[in-house]
Amino acid sequence: MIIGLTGGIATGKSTVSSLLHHKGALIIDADVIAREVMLPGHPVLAEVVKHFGQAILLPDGQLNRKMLGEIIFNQPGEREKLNQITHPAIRQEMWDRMHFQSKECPSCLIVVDIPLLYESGLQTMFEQVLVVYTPRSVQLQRLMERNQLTLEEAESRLHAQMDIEEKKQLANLIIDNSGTLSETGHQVDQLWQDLRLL
Ligand SMILES: CC(C)(COP(=O)(O)OP(=O)(O)OC[C@H]1O[C@@H](n2cnc3c(N)ncnc32)[C@H](O)[C@@H]1O)[C@@H](O)C(=O)NCCC(=O)NCCS
Ligand SMILES: Nc1ncnc2c1ncn2[C@@H]1O[C@H](COP(=O)(O)OP(=O)(O)OP(=O)(O)O)[C@@H](O)[C@H]1O
Repeated sequence: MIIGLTGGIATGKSTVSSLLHHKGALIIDADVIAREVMLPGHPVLAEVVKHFGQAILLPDGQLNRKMLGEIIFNQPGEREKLNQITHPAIRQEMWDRMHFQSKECPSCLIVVDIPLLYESGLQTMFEQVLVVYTPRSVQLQRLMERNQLTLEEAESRLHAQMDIEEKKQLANLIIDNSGTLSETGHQVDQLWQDLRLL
């Protein structure tokens, strides 16, 4: 069985996928793939540099993620351009890994963590979509703390995505990660049992 996992920025997707991994699920993470295609030498990074200019690279040739983040989280047109360059390659790699993993282990639960699952219309690919939810206020607070952002910077990142309440409405399965990690852990235990029954 393959399920899609999503949520808003900093609502706890990695936290929940790590708990599911400990239960035995195989995880495919779109953010990890997105980092791989941005490594020096990858054709996707070359395309990004072609559009955003050499200034988007650090002196050692690595992508200046902070600079690119400041551009795309404040300029919707540039974000769209970056998505057009990066998303086809990320998606292809995701499908390849899903195909490979499901062949390797037909009885495994595969969880595909895709931050922009609904924004990209990928829900039709999955029988079940799990949304990791926190109210917007908790999301903002955790994002500001984790990334050392001002309220304004954090809000611009939230603004680049579908509202978390809307994602919650669309979900088949929900984990509410606004409480303690232990409370989230209990919900994951329950979810694991429910998925085994499915
Ligand atoms: C802009 C970049 C360099 C910023 O890097 P940074 O290290 O600060 O953030 P990181 O990659 O860890 O992403 C954190 C979160 O930001 C959000 N996010 C990232 N890219 C986007 C985007 N294009 N649109 C909306 N939200 C996004 C996601 O929720 C993601 O989980 C990086 O996010 C990137 O390369 N984005 C383009 C690829 C992409 O769309 N990735 C997300 C889904 S696969
Ligand atoms: N239940 C919780 N209680 C307190 N802090 C939490 C909880 N869950 C997650 N966090 C913290 O909130 C932050 C965001 O969590 P996490 O990185 O799992 O989110 P994410 O949705 O994967 O983020 P991103 O969209 O950037 O990939 C992290 O600093 C994490 O340690």
